[in-house]
Amino acid sequence: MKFTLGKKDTQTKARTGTLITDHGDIQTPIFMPVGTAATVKAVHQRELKDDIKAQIILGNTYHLYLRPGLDILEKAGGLHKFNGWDRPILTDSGGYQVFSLAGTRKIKEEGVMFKSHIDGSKHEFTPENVMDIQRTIGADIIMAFDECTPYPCEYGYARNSMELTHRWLKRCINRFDTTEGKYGYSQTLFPIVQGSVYKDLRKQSAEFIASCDREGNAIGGLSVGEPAEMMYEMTELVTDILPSDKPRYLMGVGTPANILECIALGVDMFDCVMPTRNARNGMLFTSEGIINIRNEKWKDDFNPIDPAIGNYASTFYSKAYLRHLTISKEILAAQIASIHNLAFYLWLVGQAREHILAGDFGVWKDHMVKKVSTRL
Ligand SMILES: CNc1nc2c(CC[C@H]3O[C@H](OC)[C@H](OC)[C@@H](OC)[C@@H]3OC)c3nc(N)[nH]c(=O)c3cc2[nH]1
Repeated sequence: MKFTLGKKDTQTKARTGTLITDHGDIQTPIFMPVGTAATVKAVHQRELKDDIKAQIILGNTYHLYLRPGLDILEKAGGLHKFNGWDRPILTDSGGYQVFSLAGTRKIKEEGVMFKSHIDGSKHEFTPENVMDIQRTIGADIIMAFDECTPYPCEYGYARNSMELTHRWLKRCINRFDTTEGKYGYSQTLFPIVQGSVYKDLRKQSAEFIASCDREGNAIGGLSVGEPAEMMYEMTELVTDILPSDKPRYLMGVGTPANILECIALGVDMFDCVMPTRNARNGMLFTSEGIINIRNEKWKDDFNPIDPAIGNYASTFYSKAYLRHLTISKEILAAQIASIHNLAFYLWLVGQAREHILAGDFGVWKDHMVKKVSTRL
């Protein structure tokens, strides 16, 4: 994988870039739709490509390992062949999911024991086997096995956890660098900065991750309940240390406003479940602000959902119609709202890229942060 920097903004730390992978190029800043169990919920691959203009989607090691399982994925020739998404894929390493889904807190030096949330079967993730698992899934970008520290957590816990994550990273690198991809294309490993919300730990972790000199770097341990100001402070501290010629991925972020603020702090890649999860609850992000489509006020609003972002679903369907579908719990509601929200997120980062190139990102960002946060 290669990353070429494009234009650096003069008023902020925002920049454009291009990530070149064996499954295609990614223009940054970029938002990556979450595709947990080999699917971006309620959305066809064709819609992801043509309507949403997604350039890279996520997969989830924890979920895919449990179901459909590695044997099926390997027989299929990897995740790209299995779900038919032939563009880039990134998978998380499973640590976060084990902590959040399987409710496991049994963390040892060796790795993490957990019970499947599906059938209660016992499993263990170690730095070594999650590298092998992600080799088999076949994502273009794979994440190191780490512990995402909860918020809040004691300084001592954060320090010990960060040091464990660093020891696990060395084991991930040793395993990854001594194994090959299984399907004839290259994969790359991103390490993850931890350190919770403690400045000295964040600095130490960012310096250690930078010293590993990998092709891209992730910022973890944020968007876990801390105040946004704290997220921004830790993000800025870390992006000032991570190498500027490598892509920076801020995990689990965030609202449209969070994403714009963090692009201004030098972040290139984002993922978040909000556009898809909130869509299923009738919460729409639009270029004019946030809409709760269940609200009575949209009952006879026959205007399109959001024609400004120029995709099919947001232009063809009215607010009144989507409200009707949503309160009627129609399947089509989840489909339209998911396509719209994801198209909005891709439109927003695309606009950010255009304004960085045009040289007016700072002013545009301040205006848009207010607009996208307005409750309509
Ligand atoms: C929300 N705030 C949030 N999410 C963090 C994720 C998970 C990202 C993950 O978040 C969902 O899994 C639960 C998504 O599935 C629903 C995954 O997409 C497949 C996504 O994988 C990249 C983190 N992952 C790791 N490995 N390390 C982290 O420190 C970390 C921090 C996060 N903050």
